[in-house]
Amino acid sequence: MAAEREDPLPHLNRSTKMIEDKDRPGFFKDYHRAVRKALTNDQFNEFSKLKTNEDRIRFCFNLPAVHDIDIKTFFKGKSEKEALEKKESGNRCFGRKNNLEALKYYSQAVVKAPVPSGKYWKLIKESADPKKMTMYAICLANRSAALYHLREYHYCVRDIDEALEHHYPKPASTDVPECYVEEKPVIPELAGGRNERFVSASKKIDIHYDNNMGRYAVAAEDIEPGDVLVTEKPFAAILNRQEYGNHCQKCFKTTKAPIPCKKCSSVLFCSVECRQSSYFHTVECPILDLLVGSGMSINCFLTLRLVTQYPVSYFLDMKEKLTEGEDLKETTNNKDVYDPSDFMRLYQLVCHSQSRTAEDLFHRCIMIVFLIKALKKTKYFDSKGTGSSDKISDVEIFTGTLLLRFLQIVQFNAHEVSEYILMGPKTFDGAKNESMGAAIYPTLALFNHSCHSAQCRYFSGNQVITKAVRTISKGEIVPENYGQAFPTKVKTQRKADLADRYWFDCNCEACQNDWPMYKDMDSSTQRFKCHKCHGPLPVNTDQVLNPFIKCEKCGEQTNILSTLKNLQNTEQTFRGACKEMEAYNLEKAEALLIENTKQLDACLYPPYRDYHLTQEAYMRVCLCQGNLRIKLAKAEE
Ligand SMILES: C[S@@+](CC[C@H](N)C(=O)[O-])C[C@H]1O[C@@H](n2cnc3c(N)ncnc32)[C@H](O)[C@@H]1O
Repeated sequence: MAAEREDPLPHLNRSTKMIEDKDRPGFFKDYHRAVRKALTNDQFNEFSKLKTNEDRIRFCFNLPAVHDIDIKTFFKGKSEKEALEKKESGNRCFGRKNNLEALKYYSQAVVKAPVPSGKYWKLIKESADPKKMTMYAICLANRSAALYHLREYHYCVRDIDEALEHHYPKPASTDVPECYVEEKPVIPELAGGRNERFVSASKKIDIHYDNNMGRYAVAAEDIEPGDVLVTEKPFAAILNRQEYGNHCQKCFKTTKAPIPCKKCSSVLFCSVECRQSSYFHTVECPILDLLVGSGMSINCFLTLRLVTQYPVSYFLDMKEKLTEGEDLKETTNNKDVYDPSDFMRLYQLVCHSQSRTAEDLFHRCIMIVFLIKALKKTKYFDSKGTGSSDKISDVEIFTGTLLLRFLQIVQFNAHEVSEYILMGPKTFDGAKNESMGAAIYPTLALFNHSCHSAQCRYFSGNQVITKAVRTISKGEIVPENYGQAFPTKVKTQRKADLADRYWFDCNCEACQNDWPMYKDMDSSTQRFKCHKCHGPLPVNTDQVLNPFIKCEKCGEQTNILSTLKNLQNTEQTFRGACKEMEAYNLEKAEALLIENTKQLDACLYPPYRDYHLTQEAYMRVCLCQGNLRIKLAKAEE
């Protein structure tokens, strides 16, 4: 018996993290290993020499081992029986006037009830016989009654409409009180107005380019703390699997009375409109549980969504324009409007294709082969596919080529979408920011990273909003933070994580000057600002005898007594802000924290504790202005 070849995959950690979900492993891992193991050295060398994504996909699809997998549609369907059981549980709660519990069961019944469609549906509509009311309509009608008693009139009316639409007999009079308008996070105005070119950004932002850093944002005017810098809808967004039952698949809003997919019982929508405009789900529906079972990462889901949200004809119409190279300079050379819904903007996000190893590309290609095989089981390719699982048409190859590029783009440009969880109404105690999905924002993706945060992000549904958390002077870089902040992580670890995930060596001011972490900040040594040139004046405030400090840069003396007095005021302002936060007066807290940051920015250079406490508090206040969920203690539920 020939000795088994050595496992060729021990060094795949980084790539694996991006492609496979480390918390929920699935069958893809074994599939990839098996295909890789079956590859001879000569075949791998041949793959390494391929120059285009198209050739790579074609090569991988022709490997016999990739077809040693049986791809079947696999999703959670409807069940009249389960719907009936849930509805009856709901009825019992409703009878006991426990409307909240009834709502929960009725919602489960609505999701499980088959939604009539096609020929059967037409027959019911024509016969208009109340005895043939569908289970779906009955469950909706029952839920509307619970919603009515919960004074959720907006949802109540909506359920009645949907029940009527699905053959519930019209009542003699719809005795429904005035509509209740749901409170939604407000999208604030951009600071200084909308940028004429980068339409999702404020006028205070410009985008520059250089060979080392690619594109990055710069302050076109002075930016103040609290300025709204970006408000942007995603080009594509994907919910975490665990959130399918809590949020709308399309817009990520939470809903008390979800509208289900007409075919499966896995996903929910907040409204009939969101369901109708989710073309992607009509494609993904039959393979959703298959994809989940594969253990692919959220990045791979997002990659697939970039394709499934449009019919294949949308991409074919642009085929001529889609060259494989990367042209980052184009964004600054070309002065056309940067519209984040323009596919070409998405297509030109950074993917570092030239720096990839053959192993990385091979791993990605096998994921794409799997995705194409899964898409072949849906209506996506229709007559443009081969209809056979081990043959591939030109349109399928083209789609695979796009997917391979998207998988690389997603690695560097996706943002986590989050919601802020309060552990009780109007209290910050124990509050935490939790991930609910991922999205691509083509304008925000142009911002480079600094470990010293300059803006905070929060979300309304899946729309992102960013606000400045410190003063940024005209001409300075306006950075984003890629999840590596200096107050909470040591430099070596931050740099290693950024290099691993985003492929650059961070040289921000916090890294260059090795700023201490929050726990190590020494409050006695401060860097004051020279009143003339603003250069730093390092002072040990415990030992200062003479308040006149000479600037090493310009030679001017600065009297730091007035600064020390201002700093005392900022302590008071901060305490005031904390009191407003305790009382959950968000507007007042925000105003005080902005005021405090401005004062501190005028006096001292970071890093120091008060500054970061102020920024931290301000970020928490901002998070409350976006997606917010209140978790009640079990006894209160
Ligand atoms: C989300 S993109 C940012 C925009 C990107 N510069 C571009 O031109 O599209 C992330 C990529 O930008 C680059 N980048 C981000 N922050 C950087 C920094 N501080 N220094 C150098 N390069 C950075 C890295 O190449 C990283 O993979």
